[in-house]
Amino acid sequence: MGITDMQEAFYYRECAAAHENSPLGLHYAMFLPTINKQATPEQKKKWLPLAENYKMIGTYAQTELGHGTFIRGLETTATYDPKTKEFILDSPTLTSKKYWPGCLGKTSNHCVVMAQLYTQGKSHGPHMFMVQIRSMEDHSVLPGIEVGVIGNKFGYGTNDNGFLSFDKLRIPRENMLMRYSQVGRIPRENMLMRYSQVSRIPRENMLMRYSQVHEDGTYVKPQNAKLAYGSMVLIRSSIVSDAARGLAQACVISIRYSAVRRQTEAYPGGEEPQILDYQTQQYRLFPLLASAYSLQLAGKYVFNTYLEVNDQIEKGNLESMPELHALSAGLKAFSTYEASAGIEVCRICCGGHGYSQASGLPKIYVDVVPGCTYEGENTVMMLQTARYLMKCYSRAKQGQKLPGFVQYIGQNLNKKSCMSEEVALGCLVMAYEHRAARLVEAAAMRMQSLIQGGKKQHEAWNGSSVQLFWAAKAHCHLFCVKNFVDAIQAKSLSSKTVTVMKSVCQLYGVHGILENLGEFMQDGFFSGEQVGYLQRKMLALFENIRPNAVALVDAFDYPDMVLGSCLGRYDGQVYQALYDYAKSAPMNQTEIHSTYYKHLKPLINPETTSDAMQFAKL
Ligand SMILES: CCCCCCCC/C=C\CCCCCCCCCCCCCC(=O)SCCNC(=O)CCNC(=O)[C@H](O)C(C)(C)COP(=O)(O)OP(=O)(O)OC[C@H]1O[C@@H](n2cnc3c(N)ncnc32)[C@H](O)[C@@H]1OP(=O)(O)O
Ligand SMILES: Cc1cc2nc3c(=O)[nH]c(=O)nc-3n(C[C@H](O)[C@H](O)[C@H](O)COP(=O)(O)OP(=O)(O)OC[C@H]3O[C@@H](n4cnc5c(N)ncnc54)[C@H](O)[C@@H]3O)c2cc1C
Repeated sequence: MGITDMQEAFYYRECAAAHENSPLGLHYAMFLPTINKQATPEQKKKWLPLAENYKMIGTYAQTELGHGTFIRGLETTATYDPKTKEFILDSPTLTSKKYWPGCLGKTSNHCVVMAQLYTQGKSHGPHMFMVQIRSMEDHSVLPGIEVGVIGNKFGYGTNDNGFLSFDKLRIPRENMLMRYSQVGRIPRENMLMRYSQVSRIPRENMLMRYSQVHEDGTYVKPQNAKLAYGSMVLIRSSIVSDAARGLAQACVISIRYSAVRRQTEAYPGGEEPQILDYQTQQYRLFPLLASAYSLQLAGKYVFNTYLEVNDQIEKGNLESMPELHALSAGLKAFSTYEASAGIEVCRICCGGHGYSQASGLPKIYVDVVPGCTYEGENTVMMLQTARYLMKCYSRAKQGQKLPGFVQYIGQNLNKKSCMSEEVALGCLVMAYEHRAARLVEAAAMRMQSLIQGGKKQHEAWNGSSVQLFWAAKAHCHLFCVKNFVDAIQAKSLSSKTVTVMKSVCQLYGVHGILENLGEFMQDGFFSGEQVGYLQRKMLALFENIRPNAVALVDAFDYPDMVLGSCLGRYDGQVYQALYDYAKSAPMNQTEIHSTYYKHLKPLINPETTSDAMQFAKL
């Protein structure tokens, strides 16, 4: 293929088999990046050529039957044996069996395994280990390993999500992924002195800034234990664009179809209008179109932020790690929630044909919706963002300067909205900043009052977690609105394109307020009159966007082969395509289906059943 950029490669493969989660998806999305980001140079030199040339095919095996969210609660163990310089991997309980990893059941011959590291009788928490699970000669399962598929799922039929357990499997010490971030630059002379006193690890390892389990079992911990979570942050940062892609494609299908479909005479004897002319159809679809554009911009921002921060981390600067975690966790949750709900609305807007696989919509839905669960269950991810926002709130109250996208926290909440009939973009951003700042403060106040009332920290946290969730969601929503507005304002407003996009951006902001009105009006920030401005503006924007709606979805430029939809075809020949699809159905290849003779004929013509039964036995 010759494509070196992994995101580009991912989307190129997607074109070949759109929304058919590849049986090698985890090899690309997590196994290769984990080796790239978590292995030492020596380990990369050994494993990358094999993995990049499909000799090693792998997955990311972290989740277990009993734990997915709580990584520190994982039960798989890796115990170091200094006598043999090996780790002993074990699945001590039923609930410790790895369960869910993609490409695991039948495809992979290796996996990176997250296991609790034990050395010298002490636990050091979750660490990653390279484990071969099948022979590279004949793909047979290796001794000490049980592996298989988990069975049918809601979707993802093309991916052999599997289970995996270990029975005191021994792996070499060198199979622990020992590159986190810097353990700190130990001067060469100290390293030589330090390591030669402690162990005889190969010299080439001594110049590494890595956490190590030395040959005698001494553990050198990394600068930050969460660096082991780096592959998840990478995929979370990538999922935002993936969710945006799914929503955008659903918008292409449903809006193109709504321009072709005519239904119900507008007045007695009149012609049937395009269903896209129904205001209720516009009310359901146009805000989703705006959301698709907004999430695409947010996806670009968060992935670029990942690349920048990851570069800093690899240079030893972990300063922006908490911010990246909060941003990627929150936006991953926000985008997959929005996209999943939006794709379902697009399907419903296509009536009966939307329920057919011929529409392409069910396949998009079952490909996007697990994103609400994998790579961090969405509610848990939102609460991680909330955890960061609470820290920002207390820093703001101490007068500390906050980083860019949280500077709104701690602002004066006594002001009122500047909203006028014009509905300026700046007033929209101010409204979202006020809402998020107010919800962050409300959650913090709730926590404080519970603690002052005698609750322990963890009790106060759980007792405030609904408000913490609201605050995190409002924070992510603000981010998407402001990021969209910044993109519009960065362009000159002279060109027609940007003027049209300004309407789309305005609709995204206005609709978001009207759909969450309570949170914007609770403290009187908006007057009733100003809400009226917003309602009228939304309806006006529908009319404004209608003439460009099809052009706005064409602009996503998804070819028919990627959409895989009879409804969203560029040429609009929906009905012929649906009929051809039906005719091609396997069951239509014979006039009478074979099951007639066995199941129906005995009911309809019992007298002639005998010869029918003969036939059925053929
Ligand atoms: C160079 C570029 C290469 C590009 C390569 C791209 C490849 C792919 C390209 C494109 C892809 C496109 C789209 C992809 C489509 C999707 C395909 C994927 C298919 C399916 C994959 C699914 C795989 C999985 O599901 S893997 C398993 C995922 N599991 C999880 O996510 C578990 C979630 N749980 C957790 O993360 C943690 O348990 C937790 C965070 C919930 C809690 O952790 P904890 O208990 O240890 O922490 P605390 O809550 O106590 O907090 C402590 C402290 O740590 C901070 N923290 C936590 N996590 C992180 C982190 N990740 N990073 C930084 N900091 C972190 C937390 O903030 C706290 O800090 P304090 O300061 O507050 O104490
Ligand atoms: C399609 C698919 C592919 C996957 N691929 C992989 C893979 O390749 N590798 C891999 O390792 N894993 C994979 N997973 C597993 C996935 O990462 C986990 O399912 C996910 O991390 C959620 O964990 P869980 O299933 O244990 O859910 P749980 O954590 O049990 O969540 C259940 C409920 O409990 C709530 N909850 C849990 N903890 C908290 C908390 N602290 N506070 C508030 N509420 C909480 C959640 O919000 C949720 O509503 C995949 C899953 C799916 C669906």
